Amino acid sequence: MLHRILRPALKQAQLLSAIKNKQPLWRHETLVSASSACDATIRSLEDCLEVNYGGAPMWFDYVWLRDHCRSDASYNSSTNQRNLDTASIDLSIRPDNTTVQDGHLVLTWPGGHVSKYSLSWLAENSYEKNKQSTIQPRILWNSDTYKKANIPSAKWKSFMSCDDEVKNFLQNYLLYGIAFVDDVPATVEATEAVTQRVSLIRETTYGRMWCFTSDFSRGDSAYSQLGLDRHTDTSYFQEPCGIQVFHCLKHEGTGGRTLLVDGFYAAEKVRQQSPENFELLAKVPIRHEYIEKSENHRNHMTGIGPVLNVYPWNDEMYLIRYNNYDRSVINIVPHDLVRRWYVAHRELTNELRRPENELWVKLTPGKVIFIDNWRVMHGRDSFTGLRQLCGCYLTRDDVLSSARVFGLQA
Ligand SMILES: C[N+](C)(C)CCCC[C@H](N)C(=O)O
Ligand SMILES: O=C(O)CCC(=O)C(=O)O
Ligand SMILES: [Fe+2]
Repeated sequence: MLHRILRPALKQAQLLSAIKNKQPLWRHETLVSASSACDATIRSLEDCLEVNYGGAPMWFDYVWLRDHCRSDASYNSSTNQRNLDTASIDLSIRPDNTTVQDGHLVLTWPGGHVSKYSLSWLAENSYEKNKQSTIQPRILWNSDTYKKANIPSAKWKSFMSCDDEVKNFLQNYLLYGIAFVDDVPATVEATEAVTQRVSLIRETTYGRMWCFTSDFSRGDSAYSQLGLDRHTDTSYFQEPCGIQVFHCLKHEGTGGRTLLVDGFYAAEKVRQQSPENFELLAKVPIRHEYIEKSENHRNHMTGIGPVLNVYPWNDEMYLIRYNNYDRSVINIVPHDLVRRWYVAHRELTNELRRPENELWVKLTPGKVIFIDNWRVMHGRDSFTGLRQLCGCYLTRDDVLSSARVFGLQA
């Protein structure tokens, strides 16, 4: 057996950037032992196990392996819950014996506990397999590319009776951030029934299922005939509503078309043109606020976060919080940064306002739209006459859960 010195290839501060840039975090200097099987080769290195399977090496940390033991004592395979107390694992643990048998890696730990992992499960869950993948695959669009994609709307009858129709609908929704169901009876009840095929409804201060018209029943400008610039809703919640559903039950008048803009498409343009502006929008905290003091409603909501929210490990965008109406006082940002933030915000706004990025649709009775409120902005033309919209917000986790149940990546 050879001795090996493990040296960190990187300083602690460089770890995160290495994760982002997919660099190896450690250097493996010498081989400790090797064994082989028909379908896999394994090498026990000082700090991790190297598994060569399916043509490429994968590296598994020993504590990770013990923690992910799939035996009944360590893990409940019907609920996917861990039985093992991770804090009981010796952080310098190493297996006494490692072999490959019948497509499984078999490890015997000090004390005699045996862990078995199928090689395909290991490959599926290796860092090497997953490091390039995005959490949520998407197709970013502008008006032209969305129209050219010719995405069919789901149809009420099959949507209510056929799971495949819901699955296709959800796949489109995940990829584009918008999806339609047509031929829905123009009632609140039918709209509710449609949403319940995919999710739970998120009750908010606006109610569960809401129905609104330009009657100023609430202070918000949505309850008027005014045009509304593109925005995301409930930016003043710490967790903005995941999905917005609209169904126009009636409109006797002119105007009132719905505007849709893919916020991620615009933000990616900013990222390409001026990474420093993208970074400001992703870091500077902005508060949004909603205050209502009427006889029937007393609310004071706030949510703080950057306009662009990205996962820190891969810079993938997952939430855009953009609502110029509901943006609150900026008072926790120094003045020089404020100026730079306004420049960045202007660039994003210019991208969001490019006519070629605007998808206009006239919502008519029967057409229900689902909008990813973490990604796609909505707005509307001013209008005349009686216009009645109903809809609701959905809980994001439940929509995504439905999608996963259908086998979709969400
Ligand atoms: C959809 N519904 C009419 C119920 C509420 C409208 C909320 C509008 C608010 N300015 C926001 O952007 O969150
Ligand atoms: O009236 C509309 O079409 C949409 C208004 C709006 O932005 C909202 O209700 O969130
Ligand atoms: Fe809105």
